[in-house]
Amino acid sequence: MNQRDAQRLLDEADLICPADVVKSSVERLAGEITTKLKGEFPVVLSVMGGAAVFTGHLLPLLVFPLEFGAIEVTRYNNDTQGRDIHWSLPPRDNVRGRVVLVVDDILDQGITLAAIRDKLLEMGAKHVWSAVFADKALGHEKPIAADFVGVTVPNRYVFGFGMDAYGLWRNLPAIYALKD
Ligand SMILES: O=P(O)(O)OC[C@H]1O[C@H](OP(=O)(O)OP(=O)(O)O)[C@H](O)[C@@H]1O
Ligand SMILES: Nc1nc2[nH]cnc2c(=O)[nH]1
Repeated sequence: MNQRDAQRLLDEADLICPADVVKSSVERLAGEITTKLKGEFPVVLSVMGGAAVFTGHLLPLLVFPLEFGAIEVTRYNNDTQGRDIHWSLPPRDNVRGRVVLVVDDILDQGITLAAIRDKLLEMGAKHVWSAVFADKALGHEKPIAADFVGVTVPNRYVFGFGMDAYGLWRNLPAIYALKD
């Protein structure tokens, strides 16, 4: 996609969550996570690459001992349709016997987060918590619910604050939905 088409994508999109709401939601989430996990010395795993921006804002607000790492699993591969799970950076053995907090940008069908939870439990994690910035309102049950949720977004393809539209616009401070 060229620069003009990328700009048009944003110009035609609908604003779903402005930047000030994104910021206050991250702060609220940090408070909720701190209340639950401050005494647990958790392993915090950020799901690359969508969660990079959310994690970068969240982590400095978690002022308690934790061990940080990244995992990489993709299902959408810069497309708007999810396919099979592909692990490019699986969890390390340091999760065995530990409380783990998985940080991801969005819970959509829940297939990615459920697969991450199952893998961590299989690897011996003591408890798996999850924080997602956006929870998409699908109108039906998902295979997993997140323990900490920033905002609920409508059942549309959203982007910004780490989430991509065809690989672009992860850098936006607000969340938008692609034109239908
Ligand atoms: O609930 P699901 O329907 O499984 O979708 C959610 C997943 O989709 C996105 O990842 P994606 O595969 O797009 O990779 P990315 O993080 O590189 O954007 C997002 O980061 C979640 O991990
Ligand atoms: N960027 C982005 N990634 C997703 N992964 C699953 N759903 C979405 C979505 O709505 N937007």
